[in-house]
Amino acid sequence: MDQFASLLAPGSIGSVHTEGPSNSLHLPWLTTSSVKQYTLVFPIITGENKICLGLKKRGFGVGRYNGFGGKVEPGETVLDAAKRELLEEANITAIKISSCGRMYFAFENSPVLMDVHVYRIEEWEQEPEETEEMLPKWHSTLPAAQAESVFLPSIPFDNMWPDDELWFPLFLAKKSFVGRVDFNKPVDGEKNSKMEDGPMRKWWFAEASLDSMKA
Ligand SMILES: Nc1[nH]c(=O)nc2c1ncn2[C@H]1C[C@H](O)[C@@H](COP(=O)(O)OP(=O)(O)OP(=O)(O)O)O1
Repeated sequence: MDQFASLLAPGSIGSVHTEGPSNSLHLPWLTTSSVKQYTLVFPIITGENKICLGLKKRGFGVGRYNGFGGKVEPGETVLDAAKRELLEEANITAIKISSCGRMYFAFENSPVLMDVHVYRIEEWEQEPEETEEMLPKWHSTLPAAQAESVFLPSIPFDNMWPDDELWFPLFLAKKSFVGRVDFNKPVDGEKNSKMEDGPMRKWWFAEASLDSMKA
């Protein structure tokens, strides 16, 4: 039995923001046998409508823009892992950091459910710097036409994980959110394809209090 069954039903937590695609709602969620904790942190300057995204230079999700984060190490709290990864990947030290989302990702043919804790930071020390793993770049949270006027690129959803476009509206509106995305394996015949290249099989995201998610 999937020990994460309570997360399988959209609407079990909070009010559903999006679920889909409509032609796959009947498909079962993927079954997983273990869960691994991850962090994902986004530096944001709210008053200036700016967000720092990092271009992943290696490993899982290479070539995509994302927040900064990674696996929680044994013996570490999730918050400590979030701060450590931020320092390792962007060379900044978090001062004001807050929890804002929890997302679960499953991949066809992988037994592991990724449990990703999402944070925003609004105060930090040092400026984001390129590291071995990430190339940080500031983006505007405004729509493209307005972003141009402040000489920043808008959020590059075409060059991010496909699910980001689904939950970013909640994240940018400072609403806490919970959700799950299952990915099918990559389409047959694609050369050198990796697990993370597969298309989204089904998903849901809800606006929800993270207190209901303490685990
Ligand atoms: N579908 C998805 N959408 C998204 O926005 N972020 C995702 C995602 N799937 C995974 N992530 C994030 C979570 C986490 O921050 C990161 C994956 O972590 P990594 O594999 O880079 O971990 P580590 O930095 O610990 O890895 P190594 O140092 O290479 O072992 O990708």
